Amino acid sequence: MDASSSDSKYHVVLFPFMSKGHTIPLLHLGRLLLRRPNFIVTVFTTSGNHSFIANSLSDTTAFIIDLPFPQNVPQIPAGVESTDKLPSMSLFAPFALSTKLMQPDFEKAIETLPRVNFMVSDGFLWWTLDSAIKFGFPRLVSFGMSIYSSCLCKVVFEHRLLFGPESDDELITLPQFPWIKVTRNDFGSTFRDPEPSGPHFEFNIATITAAINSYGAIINSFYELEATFADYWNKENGNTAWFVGPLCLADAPRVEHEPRKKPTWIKWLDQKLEQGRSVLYAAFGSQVDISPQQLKEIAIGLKKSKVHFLWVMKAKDPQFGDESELEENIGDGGIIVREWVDQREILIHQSVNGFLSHCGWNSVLESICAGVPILAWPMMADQPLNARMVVEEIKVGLRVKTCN
Ligand SMILES: O=c1ccn([C@@H]2O[C@H](COP(=O)(O)OP(=O)(O)O[C@H]3O[C@H](CO)[C@@H](O)[C@H](O)[C@H]3O)[C@@H](O)[C@H]2O)c(=O)[nH]1
Repeated sequence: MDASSSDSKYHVVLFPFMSKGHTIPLLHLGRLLLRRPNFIVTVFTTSGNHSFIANSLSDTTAFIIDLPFPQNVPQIPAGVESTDKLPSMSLFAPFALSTKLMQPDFEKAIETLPRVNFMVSDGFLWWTLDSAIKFGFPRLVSFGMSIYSSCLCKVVFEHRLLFGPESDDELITLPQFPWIKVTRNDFGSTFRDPEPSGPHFEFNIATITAAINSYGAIINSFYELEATFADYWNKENGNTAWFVGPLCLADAPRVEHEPRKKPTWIKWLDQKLEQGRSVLYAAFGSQVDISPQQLKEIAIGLKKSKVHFLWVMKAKDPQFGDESELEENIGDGGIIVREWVDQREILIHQSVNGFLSHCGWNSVLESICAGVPILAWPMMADQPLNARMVVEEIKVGLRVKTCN
């Protein structure tokens, strides 16, 4: 990048965390910023994540800088640079903590760039705040979560609300939001432990402390969707949260009209539309761990429901036993796709009238934007709280009943 020609420009650095659900909204943000005159956007990533980012921003003028991902990190297999490639999400803490080793290379690269006006970096990259302070530019944080979930986490953590109930599924009323009831099961293990310690807890404290000390937060949501919580957050926090979403609307889904070029699953949806059939879209995000037994039960459930369905599985999900077992389980009413799809292209397809979702926040927003009701089946992280929001707060979905 030519520093002299960029003096009069506004330079924004984006540094997404190496997970698709965290990266995608920041790339949309980059696209939005580049629509303004005189903006330069530089995206930091690693070489293993370069092609995903470069493809996504191929029609923009964003600069991409690859940093080497830390090598020989205990427990993390060589070559894994994104959470969707981790053999198990139980390795999340060592993976996320290892990113701090990128700090010297990050700072070396910043030294070579034109003056940075501000940076938006993922909350999980807590150490980027220290670099921003060192180089004298503001850091805004992005966690990729709803402000509803952030408020609920803040309230239960600060008021130690999870330690009263005897069982994990006992309902707890939140005094700050008395119409909301949560259970201990809605929260991750570090929230549930009265005396938390260990790498995951240290990581949480580091990310929260850095977020509090940052200039503000960028929220992938819109004020009207969660006004009560947006107001609460901005009243209770020292720094401001800006609601700039839904960021997925910054990038139209790439709908292919030429039949020859359409992905097979879109052709299948077209057929269902012609037949006047309604389709349930089932997908559980980019990183959740689902056991082979659970996958088989999902297949049986989908078949028994007699709905037509399109199920997008993560590439790393374990295979069923063999092809015949797979077909026996799903029958002829549905299809399974194991490729990376354009989820929004599926959600806006006229045949799709329901989304069986794990309630990752991007999926929730994309479904809301497409006007598709959600069948909420949360699995981890903020998903149980997102599911409560979908079902109980904004009432755009129903909850899947599960047995433990
Ligand atoms: O084949 C695919 C699979 C996924 N996606 C997209 O990938 C994103 C997935 O994001 P999300 O639905 O939020 O799920 P996760 O990947 O599970 O997201 C992680 O990040 C989210 C944002 O912080 C959290 O809410 C989730 O709990 C966390 O698991 C969405 O934009 C999808 O449209 C595709 O486009 N094609």
